[in-house]
Amino acid sequence: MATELKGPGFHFDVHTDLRADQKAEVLIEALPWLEEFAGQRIVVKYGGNAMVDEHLKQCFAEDMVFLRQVGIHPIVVHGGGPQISHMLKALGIKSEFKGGLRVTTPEAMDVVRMVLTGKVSRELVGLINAHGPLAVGLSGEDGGLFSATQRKPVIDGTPTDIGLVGDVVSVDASAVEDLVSAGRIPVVSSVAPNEEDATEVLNVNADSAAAALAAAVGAHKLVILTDVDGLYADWPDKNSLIGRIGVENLRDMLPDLESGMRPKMEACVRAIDGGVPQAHIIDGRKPHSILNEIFTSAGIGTMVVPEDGLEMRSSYVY
Ligand SMILES: Nc1ncnc2c1ncn2[C@@H]1O[C@H](COP(=O)(O)OP(=O)(O)O)[C@@H](O)[C@H]1O
Ligand SMILES: CC(=O)N[C@@H](CCC(=O)OP(=O)(O)O)C(=O)O
Repeated sequence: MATELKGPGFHFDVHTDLRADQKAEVLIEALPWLEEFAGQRIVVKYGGNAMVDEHLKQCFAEDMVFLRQVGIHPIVVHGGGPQISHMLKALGIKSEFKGGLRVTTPEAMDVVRMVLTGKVSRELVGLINAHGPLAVGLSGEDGGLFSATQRKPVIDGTPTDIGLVGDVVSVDASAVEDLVSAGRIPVVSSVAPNEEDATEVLNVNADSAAAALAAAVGAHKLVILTDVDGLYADWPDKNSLIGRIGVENLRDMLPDLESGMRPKMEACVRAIDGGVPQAHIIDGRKPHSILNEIFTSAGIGTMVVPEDGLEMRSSYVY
């Protein structure tokens, strides 16, 4: 049975059958992680498919505020793929994906920018700021944060033009650094000016934007919240969930990954190559999944690390 506890700015579901000593054990298990992560930056990518209901979004906001209040610096990069698709459909604009990326016409780009910066970002900022004036929304256009070049993914062996889709090629993180230094939580939307013509805006996959930002700010971790438990070696076999994978092992797997997971895992590779020590894929549909990942010894989901190796989640204890 679960009870709702309300505290200043928070509410938690507490299982009444958890004894006092067990509750203390949970808190104590978090101690080494609180020590390790104090003062560190953690980039959290919140995918559109994990924003499935209001309660989950509130839990996510609580988690960001929790991290901030225990001295960690969360930096949020959000997606919004399903929300963009919904709006494009409502407006009668055709939308398709190639190689996991949205084919983006100039007309679709206006909608992408409007939904990400005008809807999804506003909503997350509002949910975090229900706890205090912490979150500030910005897009890759603000303060020269991102600069991108047009991306032509290789599909069936051929580089393919998919319109106004970009890849982040440089990051000027000073706007994000200013916010972090002021104790704020940056909430970043993944649109970026074209480096060849800054008046043109490109649609950037949010996973890859998060990876570029994690590397640029020297994040201790990149955590990607999605709608599956992690990376499956043999998708959709549910017994094939990977617990830990080395970046080279993952690089070998990339060509065989299906769209959706492919940009996510490419992002993890990019983050590790950029010096981020760990990248995680976790299930954002489970309330407070990020706290379970950061503050428990077993963690959850799939962890990508620089060292070689592959361990399944079922046999994995660390
Ligand atoms: N090997 C795999 N392991 C896990 N999920 C996979 C795999 N291959 C494809 N998928 C699919 O990728 C999806 C996640 O990608 P996507 O829908 O783009 O998420 P998001 O909106 O969080 O960015 C999963 O729901 C799953 O259907
Ligand atoms: C180029 C490209 O595909 N951009 C994505 C940007 C949003 C995103 O990445 O959202 P999720 O994280 O929810 O998938 C799109 O248009 O859907």
